[in-house]
Amino acid sequence: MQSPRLEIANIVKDYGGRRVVDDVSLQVMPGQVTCLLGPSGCGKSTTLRIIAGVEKQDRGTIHVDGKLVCDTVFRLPPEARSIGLMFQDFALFPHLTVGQNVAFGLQTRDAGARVQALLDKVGMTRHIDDYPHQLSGGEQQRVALARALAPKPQIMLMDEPFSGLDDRLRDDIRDETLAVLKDEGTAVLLVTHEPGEAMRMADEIALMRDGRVVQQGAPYNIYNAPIDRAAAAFFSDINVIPGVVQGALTDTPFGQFLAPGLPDGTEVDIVIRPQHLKIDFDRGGRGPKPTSSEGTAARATVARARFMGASSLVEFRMDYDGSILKAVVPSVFLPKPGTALWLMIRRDRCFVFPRA
Ligand SMILES: Nc1ncnc2c1ncn2[C@@H]1O[C@H](COP(=O)(O)OP(=O)(O)OP(=O)(O)O)[C@@H](O)[C@H]1O
Repeated sequence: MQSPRLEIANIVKDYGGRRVVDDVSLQVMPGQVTCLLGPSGCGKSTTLRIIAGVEKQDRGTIHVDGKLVCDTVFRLPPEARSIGLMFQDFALFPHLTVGQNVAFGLQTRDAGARVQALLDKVGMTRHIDDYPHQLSGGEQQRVALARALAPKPQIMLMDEPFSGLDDRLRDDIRDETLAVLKDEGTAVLLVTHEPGEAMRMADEIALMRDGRVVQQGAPYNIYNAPIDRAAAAFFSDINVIPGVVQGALTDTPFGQFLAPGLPDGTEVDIVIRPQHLKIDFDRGGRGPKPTSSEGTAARATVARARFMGASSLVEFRMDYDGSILKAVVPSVFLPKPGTALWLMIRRDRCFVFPRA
């Protein structure tokens, strides 16, 4: 079993009597990318600044490769932590060339070779003698990555590093950055408020809310087994069917759902992602209730259909109770309002949460 490269335990930070980081514990394994994901103001950047050493925690410990970096008594200064930093407003030194920027923190005799190798990796070799103002935003970002990696940090902390880039460029730079980081074997802690970015970059996601890590796991698990309604809603639009538990079951348009362990009378939300509602195209809403491996069925009529580009969003009015459920269908599917169809849902794709 590998030991974590970075381990933070029970970190607490208050500002003016308000708890901003509330007992946060995290591990990042060597060569892995962990994303600290959460809405604005939830304490992500503060956590990162504490790890970097530019902010002091009120409680908790930080270890790198098993060695204590800081607790509330002992503190290694930021420059002694073997931690690289990359922030959105990274500033390259304007009076230094690309090559000099990357070499800046290097005192070794083979600095030239290291600079060359890194510029190769980020595809910026031909710009080695250019100055930052001669580069595009994406090119500057590549140089900033090379500069941060030059001293071979054991850990890279990145705070919304791609948010200054436009959409198309951002996807490319993300993928390239990930490839370089993996190649270097660096452990990465990346802060972002964008679920899409976290899903794309992370081996592990730590979902943060109000200063706490509320759920941690691989992107697939966090997406498919969210801990509560808010965690589900953070990753996609959701449908919510309200229900009340009776005999460990609750009624829905799709029949009864299990609500294990919840006492009678508990109000619950049944959460369904729109992409998990399947349409039974074959039957066109006719005939008796279909039974299939696709799950359980309910009949509905189309209320509205909109083309979204890669997919279509269809709103259905459920025969059962007149409620509206949204389905996302790949490609083009734009049935007329009033069209009757059978909808299918797999029970294991639905989440039942007690109402908050
Ligand atoms: N130096 C400070 N003094 C007082 N309050 C602060 C300080 N730094 C941050 N805060 C507060 O702590 C809370 C968490 O801030 P933080 O920057 O860690 O959040 P975040 O999740 O990174 O948000 P964002 O994505 O907007 O940067 C915010 O309410 C912020 O106003």
